[in-house]
Amino acid sequence: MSEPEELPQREQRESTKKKKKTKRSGKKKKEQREGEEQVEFEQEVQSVSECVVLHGIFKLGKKSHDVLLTRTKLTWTPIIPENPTGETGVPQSGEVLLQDIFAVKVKRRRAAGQESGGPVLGVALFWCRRKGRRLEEDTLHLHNASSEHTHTWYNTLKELLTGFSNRPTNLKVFINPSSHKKEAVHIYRDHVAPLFKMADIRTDITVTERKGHVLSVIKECKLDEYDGVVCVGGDGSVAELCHALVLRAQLDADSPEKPVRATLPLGIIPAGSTDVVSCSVHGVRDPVTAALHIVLGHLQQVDMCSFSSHGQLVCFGFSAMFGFGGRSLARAEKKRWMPSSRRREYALVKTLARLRPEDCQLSFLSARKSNSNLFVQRDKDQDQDQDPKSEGEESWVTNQGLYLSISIMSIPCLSPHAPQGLAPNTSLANGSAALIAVGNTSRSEFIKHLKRYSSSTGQFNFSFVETHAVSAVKIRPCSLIGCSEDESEEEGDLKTTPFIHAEGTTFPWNIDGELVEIANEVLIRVHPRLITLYGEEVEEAESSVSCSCI
Ligand SMILES: Nc1ncnc2c1ncn2[C@@H]1O[C@H](COP(=O)(O)OP(=O)(O)OP(=O)(O)O)[C@@H](O)[C@H]1O
Repeated sequence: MSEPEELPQREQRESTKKKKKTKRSGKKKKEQREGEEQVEFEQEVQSVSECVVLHGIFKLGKKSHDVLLTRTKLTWTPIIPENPTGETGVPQSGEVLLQDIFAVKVKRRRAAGQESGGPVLGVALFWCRRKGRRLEEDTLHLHNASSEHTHTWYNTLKELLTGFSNRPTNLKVFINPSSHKKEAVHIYRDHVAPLFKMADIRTDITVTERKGHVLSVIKECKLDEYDGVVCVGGDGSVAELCHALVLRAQLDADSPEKPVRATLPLGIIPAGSTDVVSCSVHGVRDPVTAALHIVLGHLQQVDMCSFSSHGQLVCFGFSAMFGFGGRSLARAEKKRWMPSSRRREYALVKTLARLRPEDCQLSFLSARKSNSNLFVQRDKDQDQDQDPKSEGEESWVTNQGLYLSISIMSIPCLSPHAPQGLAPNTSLANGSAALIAVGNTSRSEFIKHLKRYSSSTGQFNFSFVETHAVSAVKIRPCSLIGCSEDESEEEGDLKTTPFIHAEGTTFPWNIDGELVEIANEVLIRVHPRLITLYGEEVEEAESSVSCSCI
């Protein structure tokens, strides 16, 4: 290109550049202005919410205090009389946030047996104090004998508390009386019902009579009468209720194929033996903490999986284990007569003693880039075996081989045994699940891998363990005609001999702690934020136990 021609082009380019620069700086200024306006608006909102709504004098304990109520908190400062010596102590003031107050009552002096009336003493505020991951109930007594003063404060506080729209006023409660040590009814009656009553929550209770009872009630009941559902039980009961809520949403939306987000949030009062779902949203296995999360309306969206086989939905749930986890549960179920903790230890030890890999085809769809770097890198040798296939826009990765255990978990599965969870690198609502595939190895190496879950470090740093963030998984066990699993006590060379199955035999799966026998390929899909649970995301569970059996 000749020079005279190039010049006007260069000028044009430069003028375009200048225009872009001016446009960019204009855009920057606009953004800055908008940012400043946003800050001003937030400050205004803050100052409105910090405006004093009420100011009064109450006795806290024996001392008179200045009490201030704003839209967000209540603060108190002792009134210190003037000292002739001029010395003043440091006033012990305090505050409680309104978001932590779950009930307010008028206090009255009553004789024993008197049910109503009586002179006014003041107001009592019931609030929730945090101790680590635990929530505990506390009470603040504000004494003032003036009925008018007390009622003004009571009515104002009540009105402010109605502003927390996530708090339930009407709950459907399911209690599984057979969970774990059969204590669910007592746990509800002793620890939960009093808190619900205090918070003026109405409840409609069903004590379940059998497996499947929850589903039949949920299918029929008028859900729009409730603000939420509560499950008092173990992981099996929780999964059954979540499954029922999603199915009901699907039915209501007339969506036979596609899972539909459950309309009501679910609160979980732990009464099972491990309670990993409850632990994953509370950080502790504590009925009071669980009940306070419900009462205060702390909501957390949570991913779920659908499990299907041959195009038929098996169930919705949070976690599944194939191989070691499934076989161990199947063994435990055969010893139902044993106490549950002994049963589990027995099954674990026995399954370890007879450890054998499963021969199967494992396929998975990686979660989108944003979620996929959550895990440690795969072993390079294993990567070479991968065979990416296309299925529409989805690109499946398939491996065929021997696996000791395959787990798929859409939540971290925290428990006191594994404080950072069985799947520490996934979170409650990241739209993906953790796939943890443990290839064939020696028993001692496998035990080393299992043991590291309790210390939460390095459980995936083995060449035989691969982990991925996935949006779907397919597991197809290989059936070989002729033999079935040898249940004899003979060990032989178990560690290299895979389970050999007759065509049509079923495979034990551990889905949310429940034994499910499935004969064919299982397809697991992750459904982001399919359910809302009462609770919050927690990093680590309180750990109080250690497993002594391995
Ligand atoms: N009255 C009942 N009798 C027997 N089983 C019941 C009853 N009510 C519910 N079930 C079923 O019991 C199964 C297990 O319940 P759940 O998970 O609460 O107890 P668990 O197995 O002892 O606890 P975990 O799963 O923590 O070990 C669920 O699938 C549930 O459907």
